[in-house]
Amino acid sequence: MVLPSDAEAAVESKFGKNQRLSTLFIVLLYSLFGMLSYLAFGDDTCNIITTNVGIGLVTILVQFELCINLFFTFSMMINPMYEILAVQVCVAFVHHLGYMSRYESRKLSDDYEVADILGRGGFSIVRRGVRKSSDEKNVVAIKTLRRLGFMPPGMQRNQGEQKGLASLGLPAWKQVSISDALLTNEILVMKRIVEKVSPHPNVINLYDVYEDANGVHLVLELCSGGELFDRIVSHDRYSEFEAAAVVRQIAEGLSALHKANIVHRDLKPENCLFLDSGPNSGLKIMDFGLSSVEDFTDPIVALFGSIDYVSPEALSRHQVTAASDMWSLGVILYILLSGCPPFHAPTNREKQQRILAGDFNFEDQTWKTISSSAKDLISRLLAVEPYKRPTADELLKHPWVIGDSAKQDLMDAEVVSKLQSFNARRKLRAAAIASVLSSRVMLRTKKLKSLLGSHDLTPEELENLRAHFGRM
Ligand SMILES: Nc1ncnc2c1ncn2[C@@H]1O[C@H](COP(=O)(O)OP(=O)(O)OP(=O)(O)O)[C@@H](O)[C@H]1O
Repeated sequence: MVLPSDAEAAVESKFGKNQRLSTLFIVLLYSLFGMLSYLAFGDDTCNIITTNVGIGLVTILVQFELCINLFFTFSMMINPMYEILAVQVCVAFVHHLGYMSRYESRKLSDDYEVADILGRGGFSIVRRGVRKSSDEKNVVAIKTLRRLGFMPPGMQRNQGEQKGLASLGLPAWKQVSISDALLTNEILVMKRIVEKVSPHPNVINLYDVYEDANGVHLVLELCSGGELFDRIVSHDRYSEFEAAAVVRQIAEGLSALHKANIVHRDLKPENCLFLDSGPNSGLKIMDFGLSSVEDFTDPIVALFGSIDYVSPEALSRHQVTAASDMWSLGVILYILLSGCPPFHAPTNREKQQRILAGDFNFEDQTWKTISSSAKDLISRLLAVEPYKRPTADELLKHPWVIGDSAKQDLMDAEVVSKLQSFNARRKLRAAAIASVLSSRVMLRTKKLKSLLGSHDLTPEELENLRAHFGRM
Protein backbone atom coordinates (compact mmCIF):
# COMPACT_ATOMS: atom_id res chain seq x y z
CA MET A 1 0.00 0.00 0.00
CA VAL A 2 1.27 3.45 -0.85
CA LEU A 3 -0.03 6.10 1.48
CA PRO A 4 -0.48 9.56 -0.01
CA SER A 5 2.10 11.64 1.81
CA ASP A 6 -0.45 13.78 3.60
CA ALA A 7 -2.64 10.90 4.70
CA GLU A 8 0.56 9.45 6.07
CA ALA A 9 1.22 12.75 7.79
CA ALA A 10 -2.25 12.71 9.31
CA VAL A 11 -1.84 9.16 10.51
CA GLU A 12 1.62 10.00 11.74
CA SER A 13 0.27 12.87 13.82
CA LYS A 14 -1.97 10.39 15.63
CA PHE A 15 0.73 7.82 16.15
CA GLY A 16 3.81 10.00 16.02
CA LYS A 17 4.61 9.59 19.70
CA ASN A 18 4.61 5.80 19.56
CA GLN A 19 6.72 5.85 16.47
CA ARG A 20 9.26 8.19 18.05
CA LEU A 21 9.49 5.95 21.10
CA SER A 22 9.93 2.85 19.00
CA THR A 23 12.59 4.59 16.90
CA LEU A 24 14.39 5.59 20.09
CA PHE A 25 14.23 2.01 21.25
CA ILE A 26 15.71 0.82 17.96
CA VAL A 27 18.53 3.35 18.19
CA LEU A 28 19.36 2.17 21.71
CA LEU A 29 19.25 -1.40 20.50
CA TYR A 30 21.62 -0.58 17.67
CA SER A 31 24.00 1.22 20.00
CA LEU A 32 24.01 -1.73 22.39
CA PHE A 33 24.63 -4.01 19.47
CA GLY A 34 27.49 -1.77 18.35
CA MET A 35 29.08 -1.87 21.82
CA LEU A 36 28.86 -5.63 21.93
CA SER A 37 30.46 -5.66 18.50
CA TYR A 38 33.22 -3.45 19.86
CA LEU A 39 33.89 -5.85 22.74
CA ALA A 40 33.88 -8.78 20.37
CA PHE A 41 35.79 -7.32 17.42
CA GLY A 42 37.92 -4.41 18.71
CA ASP A 43 38.62 -0.78 17.68
CA ASP A 44 37.46 -0.83 14.06
CA THR A 45 33.88 -1.32 15.09
CA CYS A 46 33.91 2.01 16.98
CA ASN A 47 33.20 3.78 13.70
CA ILE A 48 30.10 1.73 13.24
CA ILE A 49 28.79 2.56 16.70
CA THR A 50 29.35 6.30 16.25
CA THR A 51 27.72 6.36 12.85
CA ASN A 52 24.87 4.22 14.18
CA VAL A 53 24.02 6.70 16.90
CA GLY A 54 24.38 9.66 14.51
CA ILE A 55 22.10 8.18 11.89
CA GLY A 56 19.68 7.07 14.61
CA LEU A 57 19.39 10.67 15.81
CA VAL A 58 18.83 11.89 12.28
CA THR A 59 16.13 9.25 11.98
CA ILE A 60 14.39 10.57 15.07
CA LEU A 61 14.53 14.10 13.72
CA VAL A 62 13.27 13.36 10.24
CA GLN A 63 10.91 10.59 11.34
CA PHE A 64 11.74 8.42 8.41
CA GLU A 65 12.73 4.91 9.23
CA LEU A 66 13.85 4.09 5.75
CA CYS A 67 17.00 6.06 6.66
CA ILE A 68 17.97 3.17 8.90
CA ASN A 69 17.70 0.70 6.07
CA LEU A 70 19.62 2.94 3.71
CA PHE A 71 22.34 3.43 6.27
CA PHE A 72 22.84 -0.25 6.80
CA THR A 73 22.90 -0.96 3.11
CA PHE A 74 25.49 1.80 2.71
CA SER A 75 27.63 0.69 5.63
CA MET A 76 27.56 -2.85 4.30
CA MET A 77 29.23 -1.56 1.18
CA ILE A 78 32.02 0.26 3.00
CA ASN A 79 32.59 -2.03 5.92
CA PRO A 80 33.89 -5.56 5.71
CA MET A 81 32.20 -6.73 8.91
CA TYR A 82 29.43 -8.53 7.08
CA GLU A 83 28.36 -10.69 9.97
CA ILE A 84 27.39 -7.77 12.17
CA LEU A 85 25.93 -5.73 9.39
CA ALA A 86 23.86 -8.52 7.95
CA VAL A 87 22.18 -8.95 11.31
CA GLN A 88 21.67 -5.20 11.59
CA VAL A 89 20.03 -5.05 8.17
CA CYS A 90 17.70 -7.84 9.21
CA VAL A 91 16.73 -6.03 12.40
CA ALA A 92 16.09 -2.80 10.52
CA PHE A 93 14.15 -4.57 7.80
CA VAL A 94 11.95 -6.43 10.26
CA HIS A 95 11.33 -3.19 12.10
CA HIS A 96 10.46 -1.45 8.86
CA LEU A 97 8.00 -4.20 7.95
CA GLY A 98 6.43 -3.93 11.38
CA TYR A 99 6.09 -0.18 10.87
CA MET A 100 4.36 -0.67 7.54
CA SER A 101 2.10 -3.40 8.89
CA ARG A 102 0.90 -1.03 11.61
CA TYR A 103 -0.71 0.99 8.81
CA GLU A 104 -1.79 -2.09 6.91
CA SER A 105 -3.45 -3.59 9.94
CA ARG A 106 -5.57 -0.53 10.69
CA LYS A 107 -8.84 -1.20 8.93
CA LEU A 108 -11.90 0.99 9.37
CA SER A 109 -14.20 -2.04 9.37
CA ASP A 110 -12.23 -3.62 12.24
CA ASP A 111 -12.97 -0.68 14.50
CA TYR A 112 -16.27 0.75 13.22
CA GLU A 113 -19.65 -0.49 12.08
CA VAL A 114 -20.45 1.77 9.13
CA ALA A 115 -24.16 2.68 9.10
CA ASP A 116 -26.51 5.04 7.22
CA ILE A 117 -25.54 7.97 4.99
CA LEU A 118 -25.71 11.34 6.72
CA GLY A 119 -24.92 13.47 3.70
CA ARG A 120 -22.87 13.86 0.56
CA GLY A 121 -20.43 16.49 -0.59
CA GLY A 122 -18.85 17.07 -3.95
CA PHE A 123 -15.97 14.70 -3.27
CA SER A 124 -17.16 13.02 -0.13
CA ILE A 125 -19.76 10.89 1.52
CA VAL A 126 -20.52 11.09 5.23
CA ARG A 127 -21.90 8.07 7.08
CA ARG A 128 -22.77 7.29 10.64
CA GLY A 129 -20.30 4.95 12.32
CA VAL A 130 -20.52 2.98 15.54
CA ARG A 131 -17.34 2.10 17.37
CA LYS A 132 -17.09 -1.61 17.98
CA SER A 133 -15.29 -1.39 21.30
CA SER A 134 -17.74 0.09 23.78
CA ASP A 135 -15.25 1.81 26.09
CA GLU A 136 -14.74 4.76 23.74
CA LYS A 137 -17.09 7.35 22.28
CA ASN A 138 -19.67 5.29 20.46
CA VAL A 139 -21.31 7.02 17.53
CA VAL A 140 -19.26 9.05 15.07
CA ALA A 141 -19.48 10.52 11.58
CA ILE A 142 -17.21 8.91 9.00
CA LYS A 143 -16.35 11.23 6.14
CA THR A 144 -14.88 9.35 3.22
CA LEU A 145 -12.93 11.63 0.94
CA ARG A 146 -12.90 10.02 -2.41
CA ARG A 147 -10.42 10.29 -5.15
CA LEU A 148 -11.85 10.44 -8.64
CA GLY A 149 -10.08 7.22 -9.35
CA PHE A 150 -11.95 5.37 -6.62
CA MET A 151 -15.64 4.92 -5.87
CA PRO A 152 -16.51 3.61 -2.41
CA PRO A 153 -19.58 1.39 -2.11
CA GLY A 154 -22.68 3.56 -2.33
CA MET A 155 -20.86 6.20 -4.34
CA GLN A 156 -21.05 4.69 -7.79
CA ARG A 157 -20.89 7.48 -10.29
CA ASN A 158 -23.93 7.73 -12.53
CA GLN A 159 -23.71 7.98 -16.31
CA GLY A 160 -24.31 11.72 -16.27
CA GLU A 161 -21.42 12.22 -13.88
CA GLN A 162 -19.17 10.05 -15.95
CA LYS A 163 -20.01 12.01 -19.06
CA GLY A 164 -19.57 15.21 -17.11
CA LEU A 165 -16.11 14.24 -15.99
CA ALA A 166 -15.15 13.42 -19.49
CA SER A 167 -16.62 16.73 -20.63
CA LEU A 168 -14.03 18.59 -18.58
CA GLY A 169 -11.70 17.61 -21.35
CA LEU A 170 -8.97 16.91 -18.84
CA PRO A 171 -6.75 13.89 -18.84
CA ALA A 172 -7.58 11.45 -16.04
CA TRP A 173 -4.47 12.32 -14.02
CA LYS A 174 -5.49 15.97 -13.87
CA GLN A 175 -9.00 15.14 -12.65
CA VAL A 176 -7.44 12.96 -9.99
CA SER A 177 -5.05 15.72 -8.95
CA ILE A 178 -7.94 18.15 -8.36
CA SER A 179 -9.84 15.81 -6.05
CA ASP A 180 -6.56 14.83 -4.42
CA ALA A 181 -5.75 18.50 -3.82
CA LEU A 182 -9.04 18.93 -1.94
CA LEU A 183 -8.53 15.67 -0.07
CA THR A 184 -4.97 16.53 0.87
CA ASN A 185 -5.96 20.01 1.92
CA GLU A 186 -8.73 18.82 4.23
CA ILE A 187 -6.43 16.28 5.85
CA LEU A 188 -3.67 18.84 6.39
CA VAL A 189 -6.06 21.33 7.96
CA MET A 190 -7.70 18.67 10.15
CA LYS A 191 -4.24 17.59 11.27
CA ARG A 192 -3.53 21.17 12.29
CA ILE A 193 -6.87 21.35 14.13
CA VAL A 194 -6.05 18.17 16.05
CA GLU A 195 -2.66 19.59 17.00
CA LYS A 196 -3.60 23.18 17.81
CA VAL A 197 -7.34 23.57 18.34
CA SER A 198 -9.03 20.37 19.54
CA PRO A 199 -10.89 19.75 21.66
CA HIS A 200 -12.94 22.91 21.16
CA PRO A 201 -16.70 23.19 21.78
CA ASN A 202 -17.23 25.01 18.48
CA VAL A 203 -14.87 23.24 16.11
CA ILE A 204 -15.44 19.73 14.78
CA ASN A 205 -13.10 17.18 16.31
CA LEU A 206 -11.22 14.50 14.38
CA TYR A 207 -10.84 11.20 16.22
CA ASP A 208 -8.97 9.08 13.73
CA VAL A 209 -7.89 8.61 10.13
CA TYR A 210 -8.01 5.44 8.04
CA GLU A 211 -6.79 4.84 4.54
CA ASP A 212 -7.80 2.14 2.10
CA ALA A 213 -8.40 1.65 -1.57
CA ASN A 214 -11.68 3.61 -1.33
CA GLY A 215 -10.01 6.77 -0.14
CA VAL A 216 -9.29 8.41 3.18
CA HIS A 217 -11.80 8.05 6.01
CA LEU A 218 -11.94 10.83 8.59
CA VAL A 219 -13.59 9.69 11.81
CA LEU A 220 -15.27 12.84 13.06
CA GLU A 221 -17.38 13.94 15.96
CA LEU A 222 -21.04 13.27 15.09
CA CYS A 223 -23.24 16.35 14.86
CA SER A 224 -26.79 15.10 15.02
CA GLY A 225 -28.46 18.44 15.76
CA GLY A 226 -28.81 19.58 12.14
CA GLU A 227 -27.67 22.61 10.20
CA LEU A 228 -27.81 26.11 11.68
CA PHE A 229 -30.64 27.54 9.56
CA ASP A 230 -32.68 24.32 9.68
CA ARG A 231 -32.84 24.56 13.45
CA ILE A 232 -33.64 28.27 13.39
CA VAL A 233 -36.50 27.95 10.93
CA SER A 234 -37.99 25.18 13.01
CA HIS A 235 -38.94 27.90 15.54
CA ASP A 236 -41.88 30.19 14.82
CA ARG A 237 -39.97 33.24 15.94
CA TYR A 238 -36.74 34.02 17.71
CA SER A 239 -35.03 36.96 19.36
CA GLU A 240 -31.86 38.99 18.73
CA PHE A 241 -30.61 37.53 21.97
CA GLU A 242 -30.84 34.01 20.53
CA ALA A 243 -29.17 35.13 17.29
CA ALA A 244 -26.36 36.64 19.39
CA ALA A 245 -25.81 33.27 21.08
CA VAL A 246 -25.31 31.69 17.64
CA VAL A 247 -22.87 34.41 16.56
CA ARG A 248 -20.98 34.02 19.82
CA GLN A 249 -20.47 30.29 19.22
CA ILE A 250 -19.23 30.81 15.67
CA ALA A 251 -16.93 33.61 16.85
CA GLU A 252 -15.51 31.36 19.58
CA GLY A 253 -14.73 28.71 16.97
CA LEU A 254 -13.20 31.23 14.57
CA SER A 255 -11.13 32.76 17.33
CA ALA A 256 -9.53 29.37 18.09
CA LEU A 257 -9.01 28.60 14.39
CA HIS A 258 -7.49 32.01 13.64
CA LYS A 259 -5.12 31.70 16.60
CA ALA A 260 -3.89 28.49 14.99
CA ASN A 261 -3.45 30.43 11.71
CA ILE A 262 -6.29 28.50 10.10
CA VAL A 263 -8.64 30.45 7.84
CA HIS A 264 -11.88 28.58 7.16
CA ARG A 265 -12.52 30.31 3.81
CA ASP A 266 -15.90 28.69 3.28
CA LEU A 267 -17.90 29.77 6.31
CA LYS A 268 -21.62 29.45 5.64
CA PRO A 269 -24.64 28.22 7.60
CA GLU A 270 -24.48 24.72 6.08
CA ASN A 271 -20.99 24.34 7.51
CA CYS A 272 -22.25 25.04 11.03
CA LEU A 273 -23.94 22.02 12.59
CA PHE A 274 -25.45 21.56 16.04
CA LEU A 275 -23.91 18.79 18.09
CA ASP A 276 -27.28 17.45 19.28
CA SER A 277 -30.93 18.36 19.24
CA GLY A 278 -30.99 19.73 22.81
CA PRO A 279 -31.83 23.43 23.26
CA ASN A 280 -28.36 24.21 24.62
CA SER A 281 -26.44 22.22 22.04
CA GLY A 282 -23.03 23.44 20.94
CA LEU A 283 -22.64 24.68 17.38
CA LYS A 284 -19.68 23.24 15.49
CA ILE A 285 -17.78 24.74 12.56
CA MET A 286 -16.86 22.06 10.04
CA ASP A 287 -15.90 21.23 6.45
CA PHE A 288 -12.32 22.35 6.09
CA GLY A 289 -11.91 21.24 2.48
CA LEU A 290 -11.15 24.74 1.25
CA SER A 291 -9.50 26.05 4.39
CA SER A 292 -5.91 27.11 4.56
CA VAL A 293 -3.16 27.21 7.10
CA GLU A 294 -1.17 30.41 6.73
CA ASP A 295 2.30 29.89 5.26
CA PHE A 296 1.69 26.16 5.12
CA THR A 297 -0.97 25.11 2.65
CA ASP A 298 -1.46 26.35 -0.86
CA PRO A 299 -4.89 28.01 -0.79
CA ILE A 300 -7.47 26.47 -3.07
CA VAL A 301 -9.91 29.03 -4.40
CA ALA A 302 -13.02 27.25 -5.44
CA LEU A 303 -16.19 28.71 -6.80
CA PHE A 304 -18.40 25.70 -6.28
CA GLY A 305 -21.47 27.26 -4.83
CA SER A 306 -23.05 30.54 -3.97
CA ILE A 307 -21.00 33.71 -3.67
CA ASP A 308 -23.37 35.01 -0.97
CA TYR A 309 -20.76 34.61 1.78
CA VAL A 310 -17.62 35.40 -0.23
CA SER A 311 -15.72 38.55 0.77
CA PRO A 312 -14.83 41.32 -1.72
CA GLU A 313 -11.08 40.62 -1.42
CA ALA A 314 -11.65 36.94 -2.18
CA LEU A 315 -13.67 37.85 -5.27
CA SER A 316 -11.31 40.51 -6.57
CA ARG A 317 -7.84 39.40 -5.56
CA HIS A 318 -8.31 35.82 -4.31
CA GLN A 319 -6.77 37.14 -1.14
CA VAL A 320 -8.30 35.42 1.83
CA THR A 321 -7.35 36.07 5.43
CA ALA A 322 -8.95 35.67 8.83
CA ALA A 323 -10.84 38.93 8.12
CA SER A 324 -12.59 37.18 5.21
CA ASP A 325 -14.13 34.71 7.67
CA MET A 326 -15.40 37.70 9.64
CA TRP A 327 -17.09 39.02 6.49
CA SER A 328 -18.84 35.67 6.03
CA LEU A 329 -19.99 35.81 9.64
CA GLY A 330 -21.36 39.31 8.93
CA VAL A 331 -23.41 37.86 6.05
CA ILE A 332 -24.72 35.06 8.29
CA LEU A 333 -25.70 37.61 10.94
CA TYR A 334 -27.48 39.81 8.37
CA ILE A 335 -29.49 36.78 7.22
CA LEU A 336 -30.27 35.74 10.79
CA LEU A 337 -31.77 39.14 11.53
CA SER A 338 -33.66 39.74 8.29
CA GLY A 339 -34.20 36.37 6.61
CA CYS A 340 -32.47 37.38 3.38
CA PRO A 341 -28.89 37.90 2.23
CA PRO A 342 -27.39 41.41 2.20
CA PHE A 343 -26.27 41.33 -1.42
CA HIS A 344 -29.09 40.07 -3.55
CA ALA A 345 -29.37 40.79 -7.23
CA PRO A 346 -31.01 39.19 -10.27
CA THR A 347 -27.69 38.01 -11.74
CA ASN A 348 -24.49 36.71 -10.25
CA ARG A 349 -22.54 39.47 -11.97
CA GLU A 350 -24.63 42.20 -10.32
CA LYS A 351 -24.38 40.42 -7.00
CA GLN A 352 -20.62 40.33 -7.38
CA GLN A 353 -20.53 44.07 -8.09
CA ARG A 354 -22.62 44.80 -5.03
CA ILE A 355 -20.32 42.69 -2.86
CA LEU A 356 -17.24 44.44 -4.22
CA ALA A 357 -18.79 47.82 -3.44
CA GLY A 358 -20.11 46.70 -0.04
CA ASP A 359 -23.52 47.85 -1.27
CA PHE A 360 -26.10 46.66 1.27
CA ASN A 361 -28.74 48.46 3.35
CA PHE A 362 -31.12 48.15 6.26
CA GLU A 363 -34.13 49.53 4.36
CA ASP A 364 -36.43 46.54 4.56
CA GLN A 365 -39.36 46.85 6.94
CA THR A 366 -37.99 44.04 9.15
CA TRP A 367 -34.94 46.13 10.09
CA LYS A 368 -37.09 48.80 11.76
CA THR A 369 -37.31 46.83 15.00
CA ILE A 370 -33.71 45.60 15.04
CA SER A 371 -31.37 47.26 17.57
CA SER A 372 -28.90 49.85 16.34
CA SER A 373 -26.16 47.89 18.09
CA ALA A 374 -26.82 44.88 15.81
CA LYS A 375 -26.81 47.11 12.71
CA ASP A 376 -23.58 48.74 13.84
CA LEU A 377 -21.99 45.32 14.23
CA ILE A 378 -23.11 44.19 10.76
CA SER A 379 -21.77 47.39 9.20
CA ARG A 380 -18.39 46.74 10.80
CA LEU A 381 -18.27 43.10 9.72
CA LEU A 382 -19.29 44.01 6.17
CA ALA A 383 -16.61 46.70 5.77
CA VAL A 384 -15.05 46.36 2.30
CA GLU A 385 -11.55 46.95 3.68
CA PRO A 386 -10.63 43.79 5.60
CA TYR A 387 -8.57 45.65 8.23
CA LYS A 388 -11.67 47.60 9.33
CA ARG A 389 -13.53 44.45 10.32
CA PRO A 390 -13.39 43.33 13.96
CA THR A 391 -11.37 40.21 14.70
CA ALA A 392 -13.08 37.20 16.27
CA ASP A 393 -11.69 38.19 19.67
CA GLU A 394 -12.94 41.76 19.28
CA LEU A 395 -16.32 40.46 18.24
CA LEU A 396 -16.53 38.40 21.41
CA LYS A 397 -16.29 41.65 23.41
CA HIS A 398 -18.97 43.49 21.43
CA PRO A 399 -21.97 44.43 23.65
CA TRP A 400 -24.47 42.91 21.20
CA VAL A 401 -22.57 39.62 20.96
CA ILE A 402 -22.20 39.40 24.74
CA GLY A 403 -25.96 39.82 24.91
CA ASP A 404 -25.98 43.20 26.73
CA SER A 405 -27.49 45.20 23.89
CA ALA A 406 -29.26 42.38 22.01
CA LYS A 407 -33.06 42.69 22.28
CA GLN A 408 -34.85 39.88 24.07
CA ASP A 409 -38.21 40.49 22.28
CA LEU A 410 -39.17 38.10 19.53
CA MET A 411 -38.41 39.43 16.07
CA ASP A 412 -40.98 39.97 13.32
CA ALA A 413 -42.52 36.63 12.21
CA GLU A 414 -41.73 37.66 8.64
CA VAL A 415 -38.02 37.15 9.35
CA VAL A 416 -38.61 33.44 9.95
CA SER A 417 -40.84 33.02 6.89
CA LYS A 418 -38.25 34.79 4.71
CA LEU A 419 -35.50 32.68 6.20
CA GLN A 420 -37.56 29.56 5.49
CA SER A 421 -37.84 30.35 1.79
CA PHE A 422 -34.18 31.44 1.58
CA ASN A 423 -33.18 28.18 3.26
CA ALA A 424 -35.33 26.10 0.91
CA ARG A 425 -33.84 27.84 -2.17
CA ARG A 426 -30.36 27.35 -0.76
CA LYS A 427 -30.92 23.64 -0.23
CA LEU A 428 -32.25 23.15 -3.73
CA ARG A 429 -29.27 24.96 -5.16
CA ALA A 430 -26.82 23.02 -2.95
CA ALA A 431 -28.31 19.71 -4.11
CA ALA A 432 -28.03 20.79 -7.74
CA ILE A 433 -24.46 21.91 -7.23
CA ALA A 434 -23.52 18.66 -5.49
CA SER A 435 -24.98 16.86 -8.47
CA VAL A 436 -22.82 18.63 -11.02
CA LEU A 437 -19.82 19.25 -8.82
CA SER A 438 -17.99 16.17 -9.96
CA SER A 439 -18.38 17.34 -13.49
CA ARG A 440 -17.99 21.07 -13.20
CA VAL A 441 -15.02 22.16 -11.23
CA MET A 442 -13.77 25.71 -11.11
CA LEU A 443 -10.59 25.75 -9.15
CA ARG A 444 -7.81 28.19 -8.97
CA THR A 445 -4.72 27.48 -6.93
CA LYS A 446 -1.16 28.48 -7.52
CA LYS A 447 -0.51 24.92 -8.63
CA LEU A 448 -3.79 24.13 -10.32
CA LYS A 449 -4.47 27.44 -12.00
CA SER A 450 -3.10 26.17 -15.22
CA LEU A 451 -5.30 23.09 -15.14
CA LEU A 452 -8.69 24.72 -15.20
CA GLY A 453 -10.34 28.01 -15.95
CA SER A 454 -14.00 28.80 -15.61
CA HIS A 455 -16.15 27.34 -18.34
CA ASP A 456 -19.81 27.45 -19.20
CA LEU A 457 -21.91 24.39 -18.49
CA THR A 458 -21.62 21.88 -21.28
CA PRO A 459 -24.72 20.12 -22.64
CA GLU A 460 -23.80 17.00 -20.64
CA GLU A 461 -23.52 18.99 -17.43
CA LEU A 462 -26.85 20.72 -18.10
CA GLU A 463 -28.41 17.34 -18.75
CA ASN A 464 -27.02 16.08 -15.46
CA LEU A 465 -28.46 19.11 -13.67
CA ARG A 466 -31.86 18.61 -15.34
CA ALA A 467 -31.86 14.94 -14.36
CA HIS A 468 -31.12 15.88 -10.76
CA PHE A 469 -33.95 18.41 -10.63
CA GLY A 470 -36.19 15.76 -12.15
CA ARG A 471 -35.27 13.34 -9.38
CA MET A 472 -36.02 15.94 -6.74
N1 LIG B 1 -19.62 15.43 11.54
C1 LIG B 1 -20.80 15.34 10.92
N2 LIG B 1 -21.88 14.93 11.60
C2 LIG B 1 -23.09 14.83 10.98
N3 LIG B 1 -23.31 15.12 9.69
C3 LIG B 1 -22.25 15.53 8.96
C4 LIG B 1 -20.95 15.65 9.53
N4 LIG B 1 -20.10 16.09 8.57
C5 LIG B 1 -20.85 16.22 7.47
N5 LIG B 1 -22.13 15.88 7.68
C6 LIG B 1 -23.24 15.88 6.71
O1 LIG B 1 -22.75 15.44 5.47
C7 LIG B 1 -22.98 16.41 4.45
C8 LIG B 1 -21.78 16.44 3.54
O2 LIG B 1 -20.74 17.03 4.26
P1 LIG B 1 -19.36 17.38 3.62
O3 LIG B 1 -18.57 18.15 4.62
O4 LIG B 1 -18.73 16.15 3.10
O5 LIG B 1 -19.69 18.14 2.32
P2 LIG B 1 -20.30 19.55 1.96
O6 LIG B 1 -19.75 20.61 2.79
O7 LIG B 1 -21.80 19.48 1.96
O8 LIG B 1 -19.83 19.64 0.47
P3 LIG B 1 -18.38 19.87 -0.11
O9 LIG B 1 -17.51 18.72 0.32
O10 LIG B 1 -18.65 19.85 -1.54
O11 LIG B 1 -17.95 21.19 0.44
C9 LIG B 1 -23.23 17.72 5.19
O12 LIG B 1 -24.14 18.52 4.51
C10 LIG B 1 -23.75 17.30 6.54
O13 LIG B 1 -25.16 17.28 6.51
